Amino acid sequence: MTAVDNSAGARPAQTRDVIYDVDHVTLRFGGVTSLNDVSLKMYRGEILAIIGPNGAGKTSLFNSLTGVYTPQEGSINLAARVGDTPTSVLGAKTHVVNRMGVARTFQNIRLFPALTALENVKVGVETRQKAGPVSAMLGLPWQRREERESTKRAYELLSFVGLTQRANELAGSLAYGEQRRLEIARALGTNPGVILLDEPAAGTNPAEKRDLADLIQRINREDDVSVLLIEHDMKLVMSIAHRLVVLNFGEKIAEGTPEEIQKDPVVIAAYLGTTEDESA
Ligand SMILES: Nc1ncnc2c1ncn2[C@@H]1O[C@H](COP(=O)(O)OP(=O)(O)OP(=O)(O)O)[C@@H](O)[C@H]1O
Repeated sequence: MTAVDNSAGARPAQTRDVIYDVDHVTLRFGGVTSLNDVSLKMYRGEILAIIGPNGAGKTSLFNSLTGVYTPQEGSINLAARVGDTPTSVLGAKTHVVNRMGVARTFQNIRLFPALTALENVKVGVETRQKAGPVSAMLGLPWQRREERESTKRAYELLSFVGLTQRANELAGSLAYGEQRRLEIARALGTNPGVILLDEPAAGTNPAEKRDLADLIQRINREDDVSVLLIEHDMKLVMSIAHRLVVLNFGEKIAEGTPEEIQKDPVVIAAYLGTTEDESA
C-alpha cells in the first residue's frame, strides 16, 4: 500500500463540527448485549474507521446509526450536512435517515443485478427527486428535465468511481471490485453528507483494494463527504483512516489515530484474544 497523507485528520479537530453524536448507547437482543454503553463522536471531514474482532458490535453500531435498530438506552444525534440541526435518529426509519444525508453500502453487495450500472446509480440519484411513477408515466416537462439531470449525474458518478466504460452493462455481470465501486456510486447519488461503508474491501483482490483506498480518499477530499468505515483489512484501514474507534464485546475499548491504535496494548490483546492479565 502506498504511503498516504492523513493530514486531513487535523481538520475535524479544529472545527469540531459533529456529524454523529453517539452517547451512552446500549443495544440488546434478548440476553445478548451487542452494544454496551458506547459513546463516540464523528466529526465532519473525517474518515473514521470502526474496527474490532468478529461479533464486536460494528454492524450493530452501523444499524443503530441508520435506523435499522433502535437501541434501548442512550442517544444518537445526527447533523449530516453542513448547517443541519442535530436530530435524533432513534426511531427514525432507514429511508428517513437516508434523507437526512446518510448513505450506506452493505457487507453483502445489494445492487439490482438485472439493471445496468447506469440504472443502478440513477436509482440512488432519483431518491432525491420529486417525480413519482404517475408524473413519470405522463412525461411532464419537469419530469423529463429531472430524468436528464439524473442521467447526467449518474454518468458523473460512474466516471468518479471509474466505471464509465461499464455504464450499459448489467450490474450482475461486473467484476466484484467493480460492483463494490458501483454500490458506492449509487450511495453517493443520494447526495449524502456522510457515507457508511460496511467492509467495502471484503472479497476484493490487492489491486481492487488499492483502487478502493484511493476512491475512499477522493470521496472524502473531492466530494467532501465524511466517511465511516467498517473494515477488517488493517493495512487498508491504517492507511486511510484519520481516526479509529475499537469495539470488543460490544464495548468501546480504544479510540485514536492509526499510530495510537497500533501500539495500544488493550487493542493488541483484543485482537490476540488475550486479556491484559494473561498477556502480562
Ligand atoms: N439481530 C440480531 N439478533 C440477535 N443478536 C444479534 C443481532 N444482531 C447482532 N447480534 C449479536 O450482537 C453481537 C454483535 O454482532 P455484530 O454483527 O454487530 O458484530 P460485528 O462486529 O459486526 O461482527 P462481524 O465482524 O463478524 O461482522 C453478536 O453477538 C451478534 O450475534
